[in-house]
Amino acid sequence: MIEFRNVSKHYSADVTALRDISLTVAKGELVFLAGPSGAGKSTLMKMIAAMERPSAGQVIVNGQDISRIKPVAVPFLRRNLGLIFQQQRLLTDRSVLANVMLPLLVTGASRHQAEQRARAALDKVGLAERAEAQPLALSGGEQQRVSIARAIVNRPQVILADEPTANLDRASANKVLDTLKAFNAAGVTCLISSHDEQMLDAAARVIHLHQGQLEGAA
Ligand SMILES: Nc1ncnc2c1ncn2[C@@H]1O[C@H](COP(=O)(O)OP(=O)(O)OP(=O)(O)O)[C@@H](O)[C@H]1O
Repeated sequence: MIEFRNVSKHYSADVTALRDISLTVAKGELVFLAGPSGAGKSTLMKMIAAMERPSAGQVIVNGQDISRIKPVAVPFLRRNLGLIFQQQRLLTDRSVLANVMLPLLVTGASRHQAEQRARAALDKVGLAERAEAQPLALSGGEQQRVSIARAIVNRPQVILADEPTANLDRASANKVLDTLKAFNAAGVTCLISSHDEQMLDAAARVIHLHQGQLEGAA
């Protein structure tokens, strides 16, 4: 489903974020991407969503080589991906429900349909009761679960979650991870990054990145 073939990324002559990465993530897998700050986790995730291009090598998503994807094809690629990135914060000037409806409205759903599906997504992350709340009235963990609802509302095949538990206390972090795992159990491929070794699930596959390189076999 996701394959990296000898992928390197140089942001500049002296900044190499990834070096010769080869790995495969199968459909339905739950994979943790671990490594200290600066190891290249975000860069690796961004490449799957064509937010960054490899300097060398190929990135294959769903059989398509996206290393040189045309800009016009990027929205089609992203339609199959649920993205939970730190840069994509919730909009604080509208309700939780409106935030989750947004991806549906931009892809042409009617308001009625968008609202129904957004409410169902909020129900899945355990926040049906908070639909009318403003995002800032929610705890950090709840806000992160709203981000998950927004990411899955288009029913993506893959969830990419970059540090979804950063800045959360252990109990909230576990709840966020449990929510992601529930989607994985329902068949969604999940790639979750964390610099916090304690957040890694002993039962799941863990890929360790260090200074842009894989540690051990992937
Ligand atoms: N847009 C960019 N331009 C230049 N350098 C970048 C850019 N993005 C990342 N880098 C550099 O690439 C390296 C890897 O960064 P990346 O964000 O992928 O690591 P990370 O493991 O996700 O770290 P963090 O957990 O701190 O986000 C770092 O040295 C970083 O400074």
